[in-house]
Amino acid sequence: MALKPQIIATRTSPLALAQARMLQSQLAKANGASDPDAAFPILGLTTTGDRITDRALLAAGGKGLFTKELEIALQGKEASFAVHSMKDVPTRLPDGMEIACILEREDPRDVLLTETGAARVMDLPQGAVLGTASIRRQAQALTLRPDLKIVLLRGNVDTRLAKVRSGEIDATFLALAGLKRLGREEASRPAVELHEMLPAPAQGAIGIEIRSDDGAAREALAALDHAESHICVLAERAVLAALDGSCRTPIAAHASLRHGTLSLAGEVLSPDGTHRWAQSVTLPLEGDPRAAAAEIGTRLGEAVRQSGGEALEAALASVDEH
Ligand SMILES: NCc1[nH]cc(CCC(=O)O)c1CC(=O)O
Repeated sequence: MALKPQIIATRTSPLALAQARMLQSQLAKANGASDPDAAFPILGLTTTGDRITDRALLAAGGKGLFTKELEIALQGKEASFAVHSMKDVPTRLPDGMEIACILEREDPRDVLLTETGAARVMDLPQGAVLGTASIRRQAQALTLRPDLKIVLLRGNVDTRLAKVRSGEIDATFLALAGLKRLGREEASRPAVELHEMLPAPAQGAIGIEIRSDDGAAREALAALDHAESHICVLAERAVLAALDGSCRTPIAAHASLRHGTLSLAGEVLSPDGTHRWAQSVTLPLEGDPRAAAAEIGTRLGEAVRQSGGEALEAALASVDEH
């Protein structure tokens, strides 16, 4: 067991703090620490992404808005671990950093939250107002229902739900994983099926970033990595990387693993939902399963890209222009 406290850096949103607590208790258990707060203290940091509330600025601000401040704490040795929702982590990490561990993934699906109880996009009334800040969810919803009116909706879970309750909007999407980790009763609502709406790459997965040269941090995490979740996250993030996206691009991917065989689906959409390019594949993982999964993801992403031609490039570029 480590003698020196090893600090966990996290964002301070309720969800981020809940995830940091999860990591803290798993670390304490795996490393025989009787006092989790003493052995693995939590350092809460505000990130640029938490301060910016405008989607145009978020899109223009580039990648890593939710991760940079945590990485600075790692680089400055103020923390040993940075805990992230993997769907917010850019595909390229700063030099000297790595994702050393992926915890067992939660359900990756989205949930549609409404006052009427409608749980599927198809069940929303004609012309319903859907609040979301996610261009992926906007594009996917418009693909299914071009009549929907999309409004920008940001803020934490309570703010969003209050707007549904007051009738300001008819519906919003949230990741089921977040609702579950916050212990919200809305987590018991039926999730949107994967074949109706593919999640963001790595949705539902928590990853731990460390300095590559920090052997003590790596050791403390060793027992926490969930092999299957890690493999799936690598495949989905390889799709994202091949399409050069961030979490603010309308790109979706989902992988599952059964008996050494990877099933992977990926898609890109135009923000207005008028175009959608999708591919899926099922292949056995040969050799090193992580490398094989990443390779399959890269090839699938490239195949999607090739199938879309200029219209797809325009869809990818449009997100950064507005
Ligand atoms: N971009 C915000 C974000 N990042 C991770 C989650 C949910 C938890 C997860 O995917 O692990 C959310 C909120 C949401 O999309 O509802």
